[in-house]
Amino acid sequence: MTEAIAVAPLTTAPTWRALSDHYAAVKDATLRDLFATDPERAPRFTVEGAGLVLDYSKNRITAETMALLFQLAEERQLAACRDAMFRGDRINTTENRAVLHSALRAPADAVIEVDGRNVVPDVHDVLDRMASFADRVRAGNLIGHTGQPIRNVVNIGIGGSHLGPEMAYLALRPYSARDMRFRFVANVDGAAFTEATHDLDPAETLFVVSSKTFTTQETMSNAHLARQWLIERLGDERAVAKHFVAVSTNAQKVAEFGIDTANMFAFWDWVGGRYSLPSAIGLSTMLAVGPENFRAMLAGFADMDVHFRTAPLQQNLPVILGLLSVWYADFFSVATQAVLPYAQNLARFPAYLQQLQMESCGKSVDLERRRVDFATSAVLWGEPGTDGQHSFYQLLHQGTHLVPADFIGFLQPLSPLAAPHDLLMANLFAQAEGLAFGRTLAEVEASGVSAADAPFRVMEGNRPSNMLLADRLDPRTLGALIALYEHRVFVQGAIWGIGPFDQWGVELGKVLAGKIASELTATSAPDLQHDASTNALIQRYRNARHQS
Ligand SMILES: O=P(O)(O)OC[C@H]1O[C@](O)(CO)[C@@H](O)[C@@H]1O
Repeated sequence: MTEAIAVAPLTTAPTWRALSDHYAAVKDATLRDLFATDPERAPRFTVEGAGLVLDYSKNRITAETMALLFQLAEERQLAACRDAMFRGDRINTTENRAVLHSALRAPADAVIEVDGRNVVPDVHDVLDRMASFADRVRAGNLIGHTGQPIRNVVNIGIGGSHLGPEMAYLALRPYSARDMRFRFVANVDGAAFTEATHDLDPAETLFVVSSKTFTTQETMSNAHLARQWLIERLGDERAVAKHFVAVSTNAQKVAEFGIDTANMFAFWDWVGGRYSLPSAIGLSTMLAVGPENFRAMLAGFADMDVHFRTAPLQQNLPVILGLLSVWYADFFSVATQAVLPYAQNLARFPAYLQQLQMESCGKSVDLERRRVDFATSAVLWGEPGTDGQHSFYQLLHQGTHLVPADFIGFLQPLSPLAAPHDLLMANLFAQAEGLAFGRTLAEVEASGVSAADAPFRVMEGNRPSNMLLADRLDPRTLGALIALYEHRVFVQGAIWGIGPFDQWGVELGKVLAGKIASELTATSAPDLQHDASTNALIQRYRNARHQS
């Protein structure tokens, strides 16, 4: 099946109109009042699944809001769209592909077919190969060109071939081989490669070149730098065979680069780049945390897949979070959404989610090729707490923008230094409370602040947030958390009727950069045909380049 499920333009949907009317009626309701008039509000708006607890009671919603949003989900055939994805239908219609990241974490006895072929055995074959390779490396049994064991791993990739591996490695660092070093190179800026390798011994270093296409400019540039770095230092081209492995869908390009395809870990075109962490793209993560922990992470992904497939809409975490994102983007016109993990190890989680959310839902044409007349993805951003409290939270509390936030916390500390955990969690709960309920003028004055100073200290409150809690940041929980956000993206895409699995918007920049690169380096003055600004910038760079 290659067709997306056709749905009417979103803004003509009957429930959309009902939601517009409802928004007008509830937009000025305050969380103070909503909590005061409903003692059951917190349990009413708390759900659990796949080891995660979601308290969404501090949102600008009523029971009727949620009923309407669930009705909208029915009207947009969310369940049918979801089932089509899990079944392997070619729901990525703009690239004519199935969307089966869920197959990457399916149990070995599952049957998921693409074009009549069960892909699950292929998935498990690659996983098993990854595991035996990881065991070998971690045990010090992968020997480099000069006879020394490999102790450093450098992942070279960008976008989905970088953000997931780096984020997951940092998240699970306490589970990693502490006697090895793991580095991640993405930016085409040579500084990224230099900083990642300046203190590494090439004789002990393995490069994992991760690229779905094996054509991405940045990754190919960095892979060539790595090759040169290694050969210069070890003095022998043959060293490449022992110090490079590839992760890709493109065996031909891997071979052309000079990596033996016996040293390649495959994945498939039905895995989108930003959904590829649970595929072989996660090899560097597996090398760090070991096969058992990696499989535990996959089990967490699978837990959330099952929850998303089977929980009723009203109890379904990704559905609720996705619908709330739609509610804020389209009715409150919010432009940005924050993700604020109270866990230092999740420092790169917001960056990971940025690609997941914005490359997926940053679209303005629906699957019926209509320009949409409503807002799609908000800009997603964030930093770990408590760091962010001392930079941008000021704006969250008192700025003019409404920024719905996802708070993420863990009941148990990950660090052996458990003492500060109470303080960390106190800050987490305090921020959500402060944003929701603020401080009125009367309360400020009652605290002894003068009438002249009081207005500066008023917090309007009514700033919405979700609270996600889990027991502990372990591999399984991380998998569930990532899958939660993957499926939240899917829900938004289904409601908006857009295709969340392509990224054509990234292409123009690549094409233009290719043209400009040749103009920057041309030996004779090129005939610049850009706009006046771009021509002048190119000329300025050429002048500087030729002077140096
Ligand atoms: O894995 P590849 O093919 O090198 O692509 C890297 C990234 O580039 C993009 O295609 C566009 O930025 C992403 O979707 C992808 O994750």
